[in-house]
Amino acid sequence: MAGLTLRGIRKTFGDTAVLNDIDLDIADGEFLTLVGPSGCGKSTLLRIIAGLESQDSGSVSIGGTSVDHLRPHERRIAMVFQNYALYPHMSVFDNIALPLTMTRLNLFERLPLMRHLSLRRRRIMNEIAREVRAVAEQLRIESFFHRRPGQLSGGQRQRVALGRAMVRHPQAFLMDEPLSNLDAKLRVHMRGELTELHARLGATMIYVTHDQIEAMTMSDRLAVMDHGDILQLGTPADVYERPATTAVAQFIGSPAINLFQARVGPGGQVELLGRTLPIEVRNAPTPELTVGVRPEAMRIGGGPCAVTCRFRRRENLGSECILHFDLVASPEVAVLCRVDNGIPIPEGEVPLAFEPRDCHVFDNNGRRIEVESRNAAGRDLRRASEVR
Ligand SMILES: Nc1ncnc2c1ncn2[C@@H]1O[C@H](COP(=O)(O)OP(=O)(O)OP(=O)(O)O)[C@@H](O)[C@H]1O
Repeated sequence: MAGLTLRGIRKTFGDTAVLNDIDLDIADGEFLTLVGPSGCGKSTLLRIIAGLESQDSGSVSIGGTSVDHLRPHERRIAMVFQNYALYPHMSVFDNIALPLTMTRLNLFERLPLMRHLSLRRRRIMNEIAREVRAVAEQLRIESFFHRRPGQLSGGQRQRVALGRAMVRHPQAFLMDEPLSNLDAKLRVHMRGELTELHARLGATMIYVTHDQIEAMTMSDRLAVMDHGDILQLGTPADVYERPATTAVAQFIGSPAINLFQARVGPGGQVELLGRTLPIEVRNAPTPELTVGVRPEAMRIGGGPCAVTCRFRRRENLGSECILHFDLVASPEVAVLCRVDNGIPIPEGEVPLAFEPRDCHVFDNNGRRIEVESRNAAGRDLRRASEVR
């Protein structure tokens, strides 16, 4: 396996800039996910790494060596697609063995006629069968060897596609939304299988998804992309706990973060809907701010940090529920609160409170500002990030 380095990758299609100077280092053995809304350039970046698309400028290195001049099959990386890309007329065994037969057998040895005539072919095919069996064992697909892809479930087909990638012992795996054709239950199951496979193989994996739960649960690090830029690169915990911009805060976390318009008061205190919160900001470029609070950090009740809301409806998630409110001061602003299902359903107007340390503050360009917070009695001024 190998690490990858991308430097200054730019790509335009016609007049549309799709990737703007992307720099990215992916460590050997890392599971890195490119995540972001549809059309943000994730698949294009993956295809450039694979050599299926060429960049306008910039370079891709694998294991410290530039691969810009190499064709896709020479880069020794395996790509797993959303539609599996299996050959429907071939058995599972033949689909997995294909990359090996194509490289190890010559043109004549691949002819059906040669099957029984060439001793060399028989020896190579025995070796290939051993390798295919070893991979199939890891993926638990040996029992389907003689079936065709059409006789398999979506999850089984995805495992065959993985097997075909694994037999090549690639330097890295590139995966483009590999689970998006599966139903919800199977997707959860395959998420676990891929995570275990990554741990077992110690493989470098670059994974593309627009599903933030996949990104959060599987990755060592995420690169959150939008409009051809990487907005934030970090561990799932970093990105969730310290989103760099409002766009990242809105994209990561489910349901999406609540955002409120706020201002900086004369002493640096944050003022939200006429209330001075026990948090301060320094160096805010303009008085206008946005305060973000995640639905799971809000609770029904009053406190020094609170907003008054009117209850609208409840969404049942089983053990938890999401309560939907309108902000009384601006009814067009929806406020969500994620709570245990057992709590009594509120009626009419209620205060929703949150802790100072759960406030994410952004400037009027949507960039994160570090905040200082103090407890309700006004003591213990510390950086909010250290309070966690
Ligand atoms: N061959 C192409 N010719 C012209 N435009 C393209 C081409 N391929 C991609 N694009 C455009 O480039 C942008 C980025 O596409 P890309 O497929 O990389 O996005 P994505 O983030 O992977 O989206 P999704 O999650 O929907 O797959 C889109 O606006 C897309 O329409």
